[in-house]
Amino acid sequence: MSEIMMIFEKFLQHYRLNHLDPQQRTAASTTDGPVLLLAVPGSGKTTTLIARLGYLVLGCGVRPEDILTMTYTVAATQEMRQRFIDRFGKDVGNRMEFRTINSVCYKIIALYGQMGNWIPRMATEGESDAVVRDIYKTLAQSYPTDADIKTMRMVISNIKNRMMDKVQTEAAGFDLPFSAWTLYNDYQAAMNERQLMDFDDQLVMAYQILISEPQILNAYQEKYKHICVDEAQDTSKIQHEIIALLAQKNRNLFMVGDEDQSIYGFRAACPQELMEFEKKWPGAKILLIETNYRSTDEIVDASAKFIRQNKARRDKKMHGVNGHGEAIRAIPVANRLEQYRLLAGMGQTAMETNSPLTVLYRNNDSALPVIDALEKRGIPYQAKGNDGLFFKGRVYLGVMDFVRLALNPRDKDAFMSLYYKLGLFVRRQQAQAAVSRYSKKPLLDVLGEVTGNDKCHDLSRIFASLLTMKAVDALKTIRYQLKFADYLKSCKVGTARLDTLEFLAQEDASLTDFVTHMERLQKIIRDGRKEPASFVLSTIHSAKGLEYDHVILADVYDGEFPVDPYQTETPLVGETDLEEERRLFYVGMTRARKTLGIIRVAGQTSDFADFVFGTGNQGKKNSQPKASASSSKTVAREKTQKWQKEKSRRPRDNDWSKWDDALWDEGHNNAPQWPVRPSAAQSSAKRISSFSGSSVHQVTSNFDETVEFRVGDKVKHAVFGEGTVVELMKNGILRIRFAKEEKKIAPGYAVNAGLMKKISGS
Ligand SMILES: Nc1ncnc2c1ncn2[C@@H]1O[C@H](COP(=O)(O)OP(=O)(O)OP(=O)(O)O)[C@@H](O)[C@H]1O
Repeated sequence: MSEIMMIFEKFLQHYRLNHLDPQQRTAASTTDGPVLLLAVPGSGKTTTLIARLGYLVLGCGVRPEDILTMTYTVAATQEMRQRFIDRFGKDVGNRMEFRTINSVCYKIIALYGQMGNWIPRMATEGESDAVVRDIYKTLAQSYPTDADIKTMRMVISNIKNRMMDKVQTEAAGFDLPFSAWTLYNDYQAAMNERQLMDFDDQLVMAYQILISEPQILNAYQEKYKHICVDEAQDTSKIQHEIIALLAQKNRNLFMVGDEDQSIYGFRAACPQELMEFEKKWPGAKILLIETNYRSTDEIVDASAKFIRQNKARRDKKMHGVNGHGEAIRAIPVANRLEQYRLLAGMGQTAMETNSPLTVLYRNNDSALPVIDALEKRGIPYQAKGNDGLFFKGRVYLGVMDFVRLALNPRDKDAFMSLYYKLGLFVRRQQAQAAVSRYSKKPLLDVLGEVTGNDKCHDLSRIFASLLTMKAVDALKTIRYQLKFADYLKSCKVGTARLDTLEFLAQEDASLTDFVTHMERLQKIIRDGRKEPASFVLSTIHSAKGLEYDHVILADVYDGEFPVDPYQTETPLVGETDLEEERRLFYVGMTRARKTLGIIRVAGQTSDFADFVFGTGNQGKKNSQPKASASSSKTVAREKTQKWQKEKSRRPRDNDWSKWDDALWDEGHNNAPQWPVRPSAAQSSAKRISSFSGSSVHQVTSNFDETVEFRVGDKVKHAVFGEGTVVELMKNGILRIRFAKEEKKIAPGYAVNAGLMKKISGS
């Protein structure tokens, strides 16, 4: 055994880490150079990462202050620090930096600010929302729902995080009623005007500082001799670029992740970086930890087989240590709504027997009917991650417009939101004329008088009849007779939420009861039920990193999971493809320790469930008859192919060659810009060069003098001597040829720090 390995073994013994398996040991003892550690679910990646951090300090003598560990959320950084302290003590733990990448960016920006540069203020969520709301009103000529605002914010965030330019943004095919590039530009202009930046601008600004201010980059490269990144599969393109800049000098970069568990494509996660790690970091080591300490062999084997269908991944041999358990169960139900009844019943049993059960699903909508039933029966439960968007989307708000007009036939707002959805072919001026005419009659009747269209009176009578019906019948009338379903179809919005609403309305005697019921449910969702309970309802996203003894996967059928992006109202942004859907299902499966059940809805095809039951260990116990399973599989495949064909308009996770190489090759030129100070007159602060991409780069000096740089200008630099400007790069950087070498110089910093001056030129 080498001396180094003897030290490592002693370290393990001393800190009670003897249980580390051989792959974990290799990872924990690989301390130098670029390393990518791929960790299957339940493989003890946090244990390994913490062991390695401890070994760096206590075995290799690295100063704790020289190590930066980044992870995804503030909660995760706190948990990691605590686990480090629990094992290695406070003295060392409190000297280590555990940060989110945004907090690292904040530090970089703060240093830049301390050097006398102007920095925009962080916008509140409300301020950013207000900016996109105004843009939507201008571009779409209508009012956005909260779901629209969320979608627009996600699109803008994607553009920045993926470092997309105009061509890439337009090719991405974001689902918006107007150009995503226009939205992005208008947003940045409005934020500039208000001197604000958002969370993603923090990344953009830090990135720009690192590439344009060599002193700052150097300071952080000197400071952080070792960089560790957890949950690397969730890191975005721009975050990877920032990490690469910080780690460039020492090359001691340790990234831990699993491309198979990358489920944040909609937030611009970039798992392809893990696939191309060696390309970016020549000589890098790729290590694996493949033992799953969490689940039974049945769950480990079935999930490993399932994820092997994906192409954009590295092969891993995940294996378990817990031995055999129960077979994965197919739970048959007659229809989707029957499923919710069954789940509520399971919640009751979980309470009565005090036995834990967790239900996981793709979309928050799945939980609503179950929560509703549990609340009615007073059964305790814990709900995680419900964003309440159901109540903010077009389907719910649209139905409520119908209900409002039925309850008050003279409700102007409801009428103006509805008149064009009723198939009456009336113009806005006519609707407005009806609203302004003095009359006590229902607005639809007035519209009939204004337009001479008798259909208006017929509709008015149908609206009046809604009040005499049970709520569920009224909702069906809105859907079919008042043709709301047709309207939604024409807008390419799915109608599944109408089914959910009808299910929720079943026990409501009237529309008035229904309204009160929905308000109560909305409040319950908003407040959340977070106290621990045996019965847990959670989206798979919210269950990431967690584990449960008994798990049921709900709403697993084609169109819902994998989602059909053209049949859902859920905002879908960016990379949502079948491989990402499979990863999400895989994350769901691997949350289970002891048992896993998958609900099979009769009459619905499910490629995912078919795969698990048809070719997994439990193939013979498939709940579907063979013939129907294979025919439904064909349908599912056709559906998926159709979907994939349509989706090919968007960038896909495994379609990386298209734009990432170009981005990397073009380097920094495509980088988005952070808000620049609107005008020098508004502040006496210094600023770095203007990033206009024009034939001149301007710099405002400490003394508020404007210095202009053009190609051909001669400069004198304190370190590099005399040189000639040979290129004005888009991001404000000058490429200058000095006697010995060419350099990229940020003129703002160089001029203001007294390092460089212009000696001749126009
Ligand atoms: N070598 C090992 N031998 C036995 N149990 C282990 C080993 N490594 C990890 N475990 C156990 O596996 C479980 C998960 O470990 P840990 O908390 O470190 O992983 P994680 O990072 O939270 O999870 P994941 O691997 O899913 O990302 C823990 O209960 C831990 O004790």
